[in-house]
Amino acid sequence: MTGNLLINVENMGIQFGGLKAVQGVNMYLNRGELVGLIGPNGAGKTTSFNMLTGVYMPTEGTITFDGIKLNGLAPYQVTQKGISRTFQNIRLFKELSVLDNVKVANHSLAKHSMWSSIFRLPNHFKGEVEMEHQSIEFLKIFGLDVYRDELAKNLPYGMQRRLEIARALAAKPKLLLLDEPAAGMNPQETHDLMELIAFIRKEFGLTILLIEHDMSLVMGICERIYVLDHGQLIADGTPEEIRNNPKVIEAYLGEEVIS
Ligand SMILES: Nc1ncnc2c1ncn2[C@@H]1O[C@H](COP(=O)(O)OP(=O)(O)OP(=O)(O)O)[C@@H](O)[C@H]1O
Repeated sequence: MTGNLLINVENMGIQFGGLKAVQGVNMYLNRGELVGLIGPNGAGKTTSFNMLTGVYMPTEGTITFDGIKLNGLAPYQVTQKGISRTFQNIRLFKELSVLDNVKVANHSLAKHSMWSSIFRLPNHFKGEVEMEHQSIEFLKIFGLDVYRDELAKNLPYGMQRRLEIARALAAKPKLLLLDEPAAGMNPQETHDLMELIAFIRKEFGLTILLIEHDMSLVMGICERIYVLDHGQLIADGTPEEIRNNPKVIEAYLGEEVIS
């Protein structure tokens, strides 16, 4: 039993050659929390996501997820344990249809076995039908079902961002990591996205860690926020506490206004 604690990061750090890109990071997320990770450009946010998802192996510290140590696991193993992510630069299968993008993610969890697929046993068809049904349900939630047969590359930008989240969700994660989901969106799209994130959190009982430069989004939906600067955590607290924290204001001076 791991109680309410879903992920616990202790003293996490990584060094690239002589550069300590991230060091001494302690953070945790309780089940069901929606937490922000902010910081100026180059602060180490995406590098932290890369460590949490097995893309980079931390050179120091431990990451414990749902009672299991994640250090040393490959990205696909981390996904199987229940962590999914989206990327700062959208990564979709551009030449596949919208529906197939979601089905691919769903496939890793398929209940039917390799043998039933190879020999096309009844279980294979049952599994395929179930998966297609589930994938379409995901698309509906994201307002993407009207585009289901469209190639991913032909979707409007804001919809591609949504599809990335739908795909991450199709892997049925316990923890969803969103890397700048509102990047490049207009204010209306950002507002709709905020509502969608709040909705999926509730609907799927998800825990979410969100990197985002759009402060209105972060401050508007996160319960707690961690702030990184030059690879180190300089603050954590409620949006109100973060907004008034002198260290945070200083880190952001000349970058953007925290409003
Ligand atoms: N593979 C790598 N090799 C060398 N340095 C790296 C590598 N990955 C990241 N870094 C460095 O680590 C630091 C943190 O980068 P990171 O991309 O995590 O910042 P960030 O907070 O996500 O920034 P942004 O908001 O601009 O996306 C930067 O100095 C970056 O150049």
